[in-house]
This record gives sequence, structure tokens and C-alpha cells, in this order.
Amino acid sequence: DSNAQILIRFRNSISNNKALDNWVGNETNLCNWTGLLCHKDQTFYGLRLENMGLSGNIDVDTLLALSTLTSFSVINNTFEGPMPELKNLVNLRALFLSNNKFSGDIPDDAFEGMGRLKRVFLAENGFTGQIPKSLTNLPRLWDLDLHGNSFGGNIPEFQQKDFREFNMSHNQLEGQIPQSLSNKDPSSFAGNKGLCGKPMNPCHNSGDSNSDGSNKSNNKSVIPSHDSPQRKGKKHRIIIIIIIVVAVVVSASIVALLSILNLRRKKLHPLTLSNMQENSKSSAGNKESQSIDLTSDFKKGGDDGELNFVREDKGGFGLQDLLRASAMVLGSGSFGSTYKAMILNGPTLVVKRFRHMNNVGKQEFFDHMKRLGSLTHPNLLPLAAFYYRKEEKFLVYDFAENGSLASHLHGKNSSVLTWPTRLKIIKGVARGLAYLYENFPGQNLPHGHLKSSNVVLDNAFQPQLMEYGLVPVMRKSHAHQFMAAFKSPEVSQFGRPNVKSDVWCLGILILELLTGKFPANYLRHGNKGGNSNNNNNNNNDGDLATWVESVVREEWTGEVFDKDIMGTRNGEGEMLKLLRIGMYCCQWSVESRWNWREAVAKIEELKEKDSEDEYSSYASEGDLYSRTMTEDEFSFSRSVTN
Ligand SMILES: Nc1ncnc2c1ncn2[C@@H]1O[C@H](COP(=O)(O)OP(=O)(O)OP(=O)(O)O)[C@@H](O)[C@H]1O
Repeated sequence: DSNAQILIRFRNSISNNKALDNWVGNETNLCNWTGLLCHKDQTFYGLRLENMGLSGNIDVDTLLALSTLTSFSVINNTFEGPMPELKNLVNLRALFLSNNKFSGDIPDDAFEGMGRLKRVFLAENGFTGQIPKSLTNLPRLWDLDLHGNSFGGNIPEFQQKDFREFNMSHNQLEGQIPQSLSNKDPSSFAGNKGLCGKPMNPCHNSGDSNSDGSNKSNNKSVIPSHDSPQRKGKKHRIIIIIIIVVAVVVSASIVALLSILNLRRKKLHPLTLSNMQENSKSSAGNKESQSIDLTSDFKKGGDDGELNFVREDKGGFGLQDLLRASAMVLGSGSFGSTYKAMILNGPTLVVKRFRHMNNVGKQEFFDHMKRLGSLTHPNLLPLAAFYYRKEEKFLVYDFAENGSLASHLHGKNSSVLTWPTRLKIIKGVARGLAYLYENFPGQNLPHGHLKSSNVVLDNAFQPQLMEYGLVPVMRKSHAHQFMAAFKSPEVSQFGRPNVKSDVWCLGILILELLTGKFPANYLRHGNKGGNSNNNNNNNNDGDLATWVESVVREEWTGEVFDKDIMGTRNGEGEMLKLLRIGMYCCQWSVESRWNWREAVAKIEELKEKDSEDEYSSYASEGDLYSRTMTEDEFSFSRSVTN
């Protein structure tokens, strides 16, 4: 039978099917039928029969004859009775039965063999009994919504680690929430009176615990703590302590605020660069603080402790302006603190303190800084000046109003970073990098510290690279420990950066831009804390590229992308191309990793929109989920050779 014949048979098996009256004709106009989902090439892949008042019987045998059916939705109709037996629909990727009147227990094996299922929505029905165990080991399950039913008993242990959407609220579930789900939002479990354990209230033992003292599997021995009077008392005590702590903190803040206001009244800046100097003096220890007057050292023209301008225009400020500028701390990176300095009636600048910049002598340092200051490119944040002392250096850059790429990608409004904006950013980064390579041809690592917090954005989201070209002046041990390029596999394995180590950083930056994932979280060994992409340990055997590769190999290509760009229409093909570029830049083996010219050239070729004939199958919802790279398109060697 043709798909048209099968579908008409299916329609006829449903009651109240008026909404499907236009299901007439044959294969040629199939994709115009109400509720049918088709790819751009007109192949049918799903039924979206939502809000149509449909009821009666769902004829699964007929659905089985639709070999290309991967998505089935009857959300918000009035189907009733037990859940249809769907497990033979082994190609199904998405199942939406929410907001109907289905009822009764779902057999434990109801989803057995449905290895491709990614999205299961059974919410707002009348399902009872235990959550079916076969849901717990569907390898690709990503969205699970069971809220608003009457599921009871314990929540089974789920094998899946990552859910995008997960909701079991408003059922009658009880017992301890399995450890694997303890990182979910508490709202996912709300409205289940019998549930306890992280992220809900702690459980307490009713006294009927297992012989080994655990309460993991003995549902009856575990009850939510809010039932216990002792716990209630404890809770009250905790609340009182919290109130006292908050009161103390508030009073301390008020005192601090009053002192600041008082300082202001005395016409003193709360934090000025002079203050910063004094702070640094006292933290340097007694001996040093007695012998060095840092405030007076911070003046132009002296031998030690001088502010040196490296640009012709000088930016319209002098040392005294900088000393008087009110300043605030922007953050504290691996080299020291970074300050924003607002010069009265002058420019706003960023002053970054470096404590380990003593790899070269004074003259060499001055020469190098002058060289950096002479670089001009729209995608490089210009170095304005530097302040030299033997023990520490300050580099003064222009301030970028729009902050760093990292703060946008991992902050609250990452949605401003649309695909076209991300493409603009990576093209700018590539151009800035190419300029550096052309100007430092003999150097191993012209950038050396490329990462998203060192890419700042102007008001038009044009990127500018910062902290470039610092490797030669940085103390070697510190560079090894903290600079981004030293996190490449060749450094982890052999301790030697390579001319392609910057390319590795570019690859990681590309993958961060596309996935929205924070690279430091994918380093398996090492310090994941702080706002830096660095860790303190070079023995990392994991990275963002390994994660991307594993997701893509599992045929989850669409799911690799950041949620803010995932729905991009007509750009998916180009996004995939950039993903591949990122992966070629992240080849572990230096030989097979692209060189910077190749990477930059490929990035330049990218467009915002897919060309007409290319990737035409990305037309409708869910397509990106089903589109995967072939082995050929995505064959990478992840072994390290040198
Ligand atoms: N010129 C600038 N304009 C705007 N924001 C900036 C500028 N320079 C730095 N920042 C921001 O200030 C914060 C602190 O920067 P800092 O360089 O100290 O930390 P980092 O880049 O995370 O670490 P690292 O010391 O390894 O470079 C970061 O969020 C950074 O993006």
C-alpha cells in the first residue's frame, strides 16, 4: 500500500476525525494534508495531530506500515483507555501523547526495543502504576515528561545521564529520589507527597531500615523529612541561624556602605589605582612595603615603576589621571586581578596585573611591549600602555563595553548570540589570529592564550582578541600551568607547545561557541573552577572535542548545538561545517591537525545560510535531530602522535 492509502486507513479508524477531512488524493499531495510532517524533499516522516478533538482507537498496526514514521503526536485530544502498544514502532524518535484521557498501568516493557526514542511526552493523562522500567534504559532518551498523572511507587534508577527536559511532578510517587536524578530541578518532582532525598527534602528513616543500614531500595523505610517533628524542630533552628547570619551580613554591609559614603564625602575614591598599589605593597610583605613607595613609583619617566605608552595617540590620559580614576575589579584570572578604571572626563580602560612576567630582562620586555603596541587590526584589542616594575607588571587595554565572549556565552542572555552573530565572531577571531601569525612568523605561539574570556566584543559584536603575544615574556613555569595553548594534548603529553597549539585553542573556542558548553567542565582531570578555561593540571585526558565527537558518533548531531542556535533555519548545514572545522582544529595528532592558514581559509568560506541544494533535508522540525554526519564526514583520529 502507498503511504496515502495507509494514512487514510489510519484516519478512518479514528473517531471525530473531521479535522482530517483534507486527507484525500494520493502520494503527490501528501505533504499538504493537515498534520503531516515532511522533509524538504517531500518524504513523509511524522504525524502531528494536535488539538483536533480526535478520539477513539489509535490503530497501531496501521501505523506500523508507515516505514518512515519517526515522530507521532496526538497532544491535546480526547483519546482514552490504556496506552496504545507502540513498542513495535522501533523507528520512532518522538512520541507525544500528553493531554489526553489515557489511563491505567503501563506495562514495564512498553518501550522495550525502541532504541531510537529521544522524546517521550505522556503528561496530563490518567496513567497509574509504576513508571515503566523500559524507559530507564532507552539509550537516547533526552526529553521525558510524565507530569500530571497518577504514577505511584518508587522512581526507578535511570541509566541516562543527561536529560534536556525532565518532569515527573504531580504524580503519586514516593520513596527516595535515585541518586542519578538528584541534580534535577526540584520542580521536576513537585506535587509528589511521598518523595524525598535530593533535590527535595532529605529522607529520614522510619526505623524500618534495611539490614545494611541503607534506605536506598526499601521504599517503606524512607519518608520525607517534613513529616517528622524532630526534623521540624531542627529545620526551625536552621532557619533561626540563617536569619541571624543574614542580619549580621546586612548590618556589616550597611557599616561598609556607610564607610564608603564617608570616604566619598572626603573626596576619596573607594578604589583607585593608587589604592591598588598600596594593597599590593602591603601584600608583598613588610620588607618590601618599607622600602618601596608604590604610589610614587607609579609615575611616568622613572627608571622602575613607570607607565609607558605604546600607542601614538596615548588615549588622552596620563599617569595622574589613571591614579585618580575610580576603579572596580572585573575579575581575577590566573595571573592576577583585572580592573576597570574610569578616568574622569577621559576613556575607560582595563588594567590587568601580571605577577609572573619575568622571563626576560627589562630592555627586552620594553621592546616586546612596543612591538605589541604597534599591532593594529580591527580584531585585536589595542594595548594602550604598560606599567613596569620588577616584581609585577600592569598592562593597560581599552575597555570593551560589551564584555567578553565568555560572559555572553555562559551568562543569562546567551540568546543574543544568534548563529549569524556567532559566525561574525568566529570570522573576526580567525582574522585577528591570522594577523598575529603574519606579524610574528617566527614565533611558536603568536597568541598563546586564546579562550573565550580573552575575546571581547564591541557594541556591534565584532570580536577583539586580547592577551595575545605574551608567551615570550611570561615565566615559563607559569605559562605552562595557566596559558590556554599549553592545555593542548602535545603539551599534556610531551610538555612541548607546537606551532599548532594555538589552532587547538581556536578549535576549542569554535566548539564552545557552537555548543555553549564551558570547556573547563570537560577536562576530566584538573581544576574546573574559576572563570578561566585553564586548569592547574596538564594531565587532562578529556576535552570538549572528545565530548562533541562522542555525541556526533552517537548520531545526535543536532543535539550538539547550543539551545540558542539549535532552531536556526537554513543555517544548519553551515553550522555543521563549522563544527567539522572545530574538530579538524582539535585533532590530537599535531600532524593531522589543520594549520592556521587552512583553518582560517575554511572559516572565511562559511556563510550564514545554507545554499539552496545543500542540506535541503533540514526543512522542518526534528530534522536536525535526524541528520547525522557520515563516518566519512566525521572521521577523526583522537590518538596522540608526535
Ligand atoms: N578589555 C576588556 N573589556 C571588557 N572586559 C574585560 C576586558 N578585559 C578583561 N575583561 C573581563 O574581565 C574579567 C577578568 O579578566 P581576567 O583576564 O582577569 O580573567 P580571565 O581572562 O578569565 O583569566 P586569565 O587571567 O587567564 O586571562 C573577564 O571576564 C574578562 O573577560
